Parts: sequence; C-alpha cells; structure tokens
Amino acid sequence: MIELNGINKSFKVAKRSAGLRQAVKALFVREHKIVEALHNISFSIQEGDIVGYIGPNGAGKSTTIKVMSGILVPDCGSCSIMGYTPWLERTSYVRHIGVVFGQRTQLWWDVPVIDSFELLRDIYKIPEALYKSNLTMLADHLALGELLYTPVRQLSLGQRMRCELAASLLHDPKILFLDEPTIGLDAVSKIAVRQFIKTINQEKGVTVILTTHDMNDIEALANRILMIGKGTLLYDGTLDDLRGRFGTERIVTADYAVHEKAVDIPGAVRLSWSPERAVFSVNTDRMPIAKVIAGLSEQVDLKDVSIETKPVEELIIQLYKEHQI
Ligand SMILES: Nc1ncnc2c1ncn2[C@@H]1O[C@H](COP(=O)(O)OP(=O)(O)OP(=O)(O)O)[C@@H](O)[C@H]1O
Repeated sequence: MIELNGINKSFKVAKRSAGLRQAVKALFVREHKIVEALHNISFSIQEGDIVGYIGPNGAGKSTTIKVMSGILVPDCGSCSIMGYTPWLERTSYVRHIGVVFGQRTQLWWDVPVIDSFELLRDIYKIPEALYKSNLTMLADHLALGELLYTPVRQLSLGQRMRCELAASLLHDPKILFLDEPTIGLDAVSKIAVRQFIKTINQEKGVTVILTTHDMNDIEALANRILMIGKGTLLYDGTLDDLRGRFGTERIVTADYAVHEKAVDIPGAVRLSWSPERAVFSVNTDRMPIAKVIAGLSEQVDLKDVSIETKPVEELIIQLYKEHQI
C-alpha cells in the first residue's frame, strides 16, 4: 500500500551568527548550510497496519510524513502510495488520506467546528448521505456533541484534537497520517484518542502511520515500529522483536511479612530494599526466575511477587544509545 525507496530530502538553511554586525553583514552576504533531513529512506507498509514512526527530536519524522502526504517534494527517490506519487498527483491523492499534525490545526479558528466540517465536505465533494453517516459515527465515537457548535479557539487542546481527528476522517480516507496526535494531552484524553485510533483501524480498516514521543502510544497501538535517527532508518520491527532483543532482563518485586534483615539473592541485582519490599533486576539468561522466587521464599514469608519486563521507554532509549542518536 505504501512504498518508499531511497528518499532523500535536504533543506538549505541560512547561516547567521549572533549580533548586529552579523545581521547587517547578512543583508549583503548570505551564507548557507545544508541540513540533510532524510537520507536514503526505504520501507513499505501493508494495508491495515498501525505503524509507529519514532525517533528523537529533529530525526526526520515530520519531514517523512510531509513527503508521504504530498506537502514536500523529496530531492530523489520514489514514493508510491495506493499507486499515487503524492507530490505529483496531490489533488486526486488527498481524497484517500487523512492528516493530523498535533501541533497545527486544519480547522478554522474563529468559526464553530461544524462550519469547518461543512467546508471540508465541499472541498472533498463528499456525498451528503456519506457525510451525514460519517459525521454521526465520528461525533458518537469522539463524543463531539456540543463541541461541534463551539468556535475552535474556545476548545481545550484535548477537545480540539478530537475534532481534528474527526475532520481528517470525514471523507473516508484509507490512510491516516498522525504527527504527534497525543502531544500535550492529559492521560484521559490520550487514552480516548488511542482507543479511537484502534477502533477506526479495526472497524474501517484504516492504515495508520503515527509519529510520537510517547512510548505508551506505541505500546497501545503499533504492531510495527520504524525508528529514524539523523535522517536514516535504523530499526524496522515489532515491539516484541525489540523486547526479545533487549528483553532478557526482568524486574522482580517481592512483598513479604516484616523482615528486618536485607534480602539478598545471589545472581540477582538488588535495586531497592525495605523491611516489607525488595526489588531485583534479574537477567533471565543467567538466572531463572523460578530460582529467584525459591531463594526469596527461603529467606522471607512471601506475600506477593510481581515480574515485569523493562518499560518500552527504556528499550527505546537503549536502541537510541546503540545507534548513538
Ligand atoms: N522547512 C525546513 N527548513 C529547514 N530545515 C528543516 C525544515 N523542516 C525540517 N528541517 C530540519 O530537518 C530535520 C528533521 O526535521 P523534522 O521536523 O522532520 O524532525 P522530527 O523527527 O519530526 O522532529 P521532532 O520530533 O522534533 O518534531 C531537522 O534538522 C530540522 O531542523
């Protein structure tokens, strides 16, 4: 459905040092530098996937989304999405995609949300019956209610994001590009947005490409991760692959009846201790969990034991470190 091959994109940026003298000099002599935002990016995405596109600040995520949505023209390489080259066939292509940039709005600031929706209906020439049924479905799933009749500037960030998502889906796109859709949202709004993305993927088969810095988004949604750093694609795999790669470490938390002496398990690293709780890091390659639990129950009166994998956030940080980005 989506195929990128050898995409490069660089920007020419004016170079200017601080100070008035330099500002005056820049009026006559302009120096430039080239920022290579994307270097030889290639990947393909199947219909119905939810792909998490991650990487540190300035890695090239938004630039890739802009190339894929036809806003930017790459320097070289090919991009075929549903048979279209986005920047060449933009008018017919945009009917098939929805785009949400978390930090920008596609809604008109001063008018009620419904007015923007009606304008989008006219721009996309959405048949009236389809518009009505999509609006009902979206208003229902995203609890838009009164928000539809409120000017955008009066909406909170979370309310606006729900309206942005609805706006991007009114014309029934097959692909949804989401650039940081949960940025700045509170925990409840984040969960609502994630749930909605899951629903439209499952019920309508919409393919989703999602950039985010929130690893909980990735854990909740993405069945595949693409990681980019300094413009280069560095990782392509599932979260489970990533867990398998770094995931032999487990965190074992033991709760027990008051025990004044520190508990030690040979082969496990004690991370913290109190008379009622101890936390260990265990490399399961070297020390089976069963042995840790047996060791614990020999020393204390165990009440509860929990075993957790490393948080996704830490796995990703490890991956960033491995690639020195
Ligand atoms: N219009 C532009 N003009 C000049 N440089 C740009 C432009 N857009 C992006 N860049 C540069 O390209 C690089 C990649 O930027 P991009 O916005 O794609 O990163 P990102 O991964 O989305 O970052 P973030 O997580 O901070 O949003 C950065 O070095 C950025 O400064």
